[in-house]
Amino acid sequence: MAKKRVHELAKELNIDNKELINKLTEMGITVKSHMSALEDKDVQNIQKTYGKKISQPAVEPVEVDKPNERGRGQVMEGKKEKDQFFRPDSTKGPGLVDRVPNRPPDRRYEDKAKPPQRFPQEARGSKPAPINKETATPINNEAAEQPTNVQNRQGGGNRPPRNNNQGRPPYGDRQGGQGGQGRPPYGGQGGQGGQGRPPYGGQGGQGGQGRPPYGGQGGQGGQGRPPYGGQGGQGGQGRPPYGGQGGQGGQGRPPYGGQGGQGGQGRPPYGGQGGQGRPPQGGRGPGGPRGSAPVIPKPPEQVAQPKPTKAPDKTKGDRRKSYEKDGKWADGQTEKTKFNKHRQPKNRRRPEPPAPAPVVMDKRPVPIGETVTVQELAEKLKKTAAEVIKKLLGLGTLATINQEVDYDTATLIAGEFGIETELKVAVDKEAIIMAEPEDDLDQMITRPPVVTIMGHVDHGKTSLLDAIREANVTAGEAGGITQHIGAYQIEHNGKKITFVDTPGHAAFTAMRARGAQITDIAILVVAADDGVMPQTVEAINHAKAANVPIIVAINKMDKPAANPDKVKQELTQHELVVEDWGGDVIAVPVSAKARIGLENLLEMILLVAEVHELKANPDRPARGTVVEAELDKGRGPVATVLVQNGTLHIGDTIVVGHVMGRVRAMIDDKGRRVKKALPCTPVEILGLSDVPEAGDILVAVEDEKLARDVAEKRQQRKKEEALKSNNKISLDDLFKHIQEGQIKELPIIVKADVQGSIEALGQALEKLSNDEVKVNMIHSGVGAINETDVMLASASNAIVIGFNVRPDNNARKIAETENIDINLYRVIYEVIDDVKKAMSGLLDPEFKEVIIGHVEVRKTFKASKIGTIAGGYITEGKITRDAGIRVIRDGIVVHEGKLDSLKRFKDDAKEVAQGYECGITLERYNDVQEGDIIEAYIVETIKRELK
Ligand SMILES: Nc1nc2c(ncn2[C@@H]2O[C@H](COP(=O)(O)OP(=O)(O)OP(=O)(O)O)[C@@H](O)[C@H]2O)c(=O)[nH]1
Repeated sequence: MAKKRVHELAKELNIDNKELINKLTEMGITVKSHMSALEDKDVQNIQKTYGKKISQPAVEPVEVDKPNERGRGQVMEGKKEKDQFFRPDSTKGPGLVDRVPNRPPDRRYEDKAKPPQRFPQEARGSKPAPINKETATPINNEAAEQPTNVQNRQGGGNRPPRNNNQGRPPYGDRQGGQGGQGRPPYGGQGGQGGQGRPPYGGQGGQGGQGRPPYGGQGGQGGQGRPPYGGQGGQGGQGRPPYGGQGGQGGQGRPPYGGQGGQGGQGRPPYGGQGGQGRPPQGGRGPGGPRGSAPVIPKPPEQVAQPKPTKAPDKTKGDRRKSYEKDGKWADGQTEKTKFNKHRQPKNRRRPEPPAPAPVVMDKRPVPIGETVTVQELAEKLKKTAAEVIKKLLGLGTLATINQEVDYDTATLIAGEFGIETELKVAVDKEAIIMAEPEDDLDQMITRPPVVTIMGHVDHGKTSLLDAIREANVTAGEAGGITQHIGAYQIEHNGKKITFVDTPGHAAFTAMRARGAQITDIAILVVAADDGVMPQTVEAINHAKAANVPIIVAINKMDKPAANPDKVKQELTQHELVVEDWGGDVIAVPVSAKARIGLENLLEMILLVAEVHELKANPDRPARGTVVEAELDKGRGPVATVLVQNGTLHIGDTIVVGHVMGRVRAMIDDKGRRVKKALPCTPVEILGLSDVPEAGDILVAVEDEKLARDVAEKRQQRKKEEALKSNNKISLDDLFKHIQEGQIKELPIIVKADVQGSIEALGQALEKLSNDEVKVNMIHSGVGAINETDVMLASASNAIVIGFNVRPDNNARKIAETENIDINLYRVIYEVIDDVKKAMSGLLDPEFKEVIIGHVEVRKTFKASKIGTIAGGYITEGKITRDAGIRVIRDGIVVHEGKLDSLKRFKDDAKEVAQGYECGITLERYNDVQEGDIIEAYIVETIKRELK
């Protein structure tokens, strides 16, 4: 005789399987499950124990469903009525689910024809389902394969169908559906875990993938039976600022509550929230990886969707209650629509249509800057630009390939492709190399002061500098011949002083201003016989602006007209009160010519330097300023640099403005080659790739690539700026301005021997601008005038100025053919005077030649009385009777003059248009030949604009 199984015995005894198993356990009989076979003696023992019960008929089936023996959370209103449907069906045989779940789905089947096969076969079958996982998985997959459900577009994301496989012994469904992928502002909600039976509850679904600002919410844990509650779902993966919320722990019985879901993966400032467990043991959901605040803020109000945060709080009882109350589901859907959405029995039989590929998140986030071009974004996402543009269109943004999108948009687009992003904070390489390292005070040494001499024209700046330098040389200082490199160092009483030798003309204000920036002390030269003059005041202002102490050198004291008191008095008007008069400004009477007071001046310089405790750290990479730069024919780009801090060595990689290089050689102010330059030493350096500009900062950089990157970036920026300015000065613009009688511009190209001259000229010429005519230096550079300069002048209708430079042969030829004026100067005043004249020329009536057409000479005829008649064809434009003409042979003008006659066949014509033939005779010119081009032009007069 076959052995009795637990469930058979339970049925026989009319008790619950569970109850029987408990009883068996109490009696020391170990059974694994309700399917376990029992020994005959055990059966008898049990039957004895339940002896009375055997004889009694099973009275109230409700006993079986005693609420207090079920999940506490399942107690709900209206339960008894529901149980009418849930009573055990004795006709179904052993092994059946003896109680269908506490939710109304069964009713929906009743509305229809209720074919028994509509229920999952396993749920009603005569055998216990051996592997619940197998039944659960396809449904879970189904849920996972529907991330693009229309609901995804809506707030609240997509909630996958509930798992119909409600728990069968021994296990509940292990896993709920996967949450749908949500769209802003919500992630999807995880599916609900299956309902479990002893010993395990189901596992909650995985939370949907969320978009900012919320991550998905984990699924609700399955409902468990003793001894374990279900496990909560995994929280959705969130985006900044919030991670997903972990699933809710399953509802358990003693001794264990359900295990909370795992918190969603969050971003700062909030991580995901862990799942919620049930007593007596709380949930164990871990929070997100970062952040702590477990609060998920309320969703924005404009999303009129069911609040996703409420969903997990709904118990099944709540739902049923809601359903029973008004015939609708809690989310407002009718029973029919709800079922139609989730149950598609026909589809089950049919082959599934190819589902869209599930969005798989790439685990490694793609680094994206604060802005990114569409092209770059496409490359980063490994998509085509067209795909990205299409997605952008989907977001309502019409973008071109080179258009920049911000990080948030890029993140949304990446999300569309299932790719995560992370904000890449752009590394400012320029800031890295320009950052001032903090100097260790112990390493600091006293450095020489850097002195700049400033003052009005002819007050004796150069003479004073020369006097100091010569005095130094004749004093037998080592080094011999001094070399003019824009700065030099002298030694006085064993202490060094560095002089920056900036030219004194007013036009060199810019250089002076820069000089003041690298200067520790400004020497203000004022001629004792002249007093404070406009440029003296300018110098005072520059020094004050640079916060540089001023020492006044009252020069030309040897002159009989010298009046130092007048100078001192005038200085007070500019807030410079000398010591004699109770102020703090040192004034030293000197004579550069007579070499008087020079020692005293140098001592004062050293005194002021001492007071200011000038220090530098020689043990760090060099930093300095370009004082002067030029292109030397033999040596290439040469820059005079004043090293201000650190030490510059031969072989150092340097960035100087937009130029990079490696120090190949260094020459000091005495013309000696040196291997290193200490702080405040002026040196000429060789090894640069281009000529830097005066005032550029030199930085020694250890990383050569970094140096190159920064230099390239600066070059690019320079080019862009040059392009911008060129755009402003196009021929069209100029012509338009002239035509409209608006502002006039005089574009100028300046080439000079040294950068300093260019700056000086630029400043001086700009000052000539007035309301009517604006001088615009569209291009400048160091070196000879070349072909490119002339072409630019031609294109921009500019004039070319060469200062101490000559045009090369090519440039000279092109200038001739292009009719470009090249003006060469050796004196700065002359440049300014000439430009003034040019500007006045603009005021005179101006004649402008306009070419109106070209005639190709195809045949020539000789007529004794008339001369040579040219039979021509108008290839371009037209020719008029009164036009001026040029005869061009092989690109060269062979004659310029007027028409004598213009005929069309035998008739005189006023004008002949393109595509027609004509006969032409020229005034006093008979040497027209076949193949010549006759260029016709008229001269237009442009009225003077200025009064
Ligand atoms: N008598 C006398 N003449 C001086 C003295 N210093 C300079 N000079 C003269 O003043 C004139 C101008 O001198 P510079 O040294 O060229 O003056 P600067 O200020 O450098 O002039 P710019 O470079 O044009 O600004 C020259 O003729 C000098 O000889 C001086 O101490 N005494």
